[in-house]
Amino acid sequence: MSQITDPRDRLIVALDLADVEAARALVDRIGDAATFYKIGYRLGYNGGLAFARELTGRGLKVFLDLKLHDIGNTVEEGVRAVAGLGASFLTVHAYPQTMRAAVRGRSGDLKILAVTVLTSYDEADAREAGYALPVAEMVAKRSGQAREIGIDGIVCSAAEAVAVRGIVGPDRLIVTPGIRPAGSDLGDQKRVLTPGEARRAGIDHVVVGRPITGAADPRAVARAIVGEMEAA
Ligand SMILES: O=C(O)c1cc(=O)[nH]c(=O)n1[C@@H]1O[C@H](COP(=O)(O)O)[C@@H](O)[C@H]1O
Repeated sequence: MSQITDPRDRLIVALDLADVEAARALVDRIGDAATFYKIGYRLGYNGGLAFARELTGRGLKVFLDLKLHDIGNTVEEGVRAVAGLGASFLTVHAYPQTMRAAVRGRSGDLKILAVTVLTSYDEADAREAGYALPVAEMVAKRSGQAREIGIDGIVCSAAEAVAVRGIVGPDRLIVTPGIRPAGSDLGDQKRVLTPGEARRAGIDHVVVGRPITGAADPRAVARAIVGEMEAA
């Protein structure tokens, strides 16, 4: 578990927006209610990588969610290229070859997070994709492999966080999307917990997108999520 002193750092706001103008406007509206932003490939392929530098230049933290997965050489060199952007976190899919390559390419302060089983997958989705193991076992297996390989953190559902903590120990990060404040729309997420439940399960960071990006008052929702985790 990381030493997080500012409770706002536990919330990572997913900037899943069409362009940099919309992302900048949202960051400005949220103001000091959030300190950590995720840039995925929707924004990343549309100016988001330069925007990552803008955010770090403003003293904000950035998670680049590029979910790399390719042959080892391509992943290694890709991670090396990303390492210069000043981001705190980068995602790769939790396949052993991919994770080993990412660790070879890692440098500086960039932490590599391994995405175990996407939070939009339930058992039926996993079977359809050809996974023989139940989701929880797949998450556990990949978390163990990530630990052996030296990955910095795990992306999973908060529903698996207690089990994952037992596997990866206290020093690696557990980062959980699939988070919904009570009563909010699940969208395509299937393995879902509230911010408070996630915190009690021992996560380091939650990732929240649409409940904030689609809110009438995104700043208020961000503050409420941070407050709910602090109180948990
Ligand atoms: O790697 C991720 O960030 C990720 C992994 C995962 O298993 N599930 C998941 O939802 N995510 C990302 O987390 C964010 C969740 O967004 P919302 O469902 O809108 O809160 C999206 O940007 C997803 O791409």
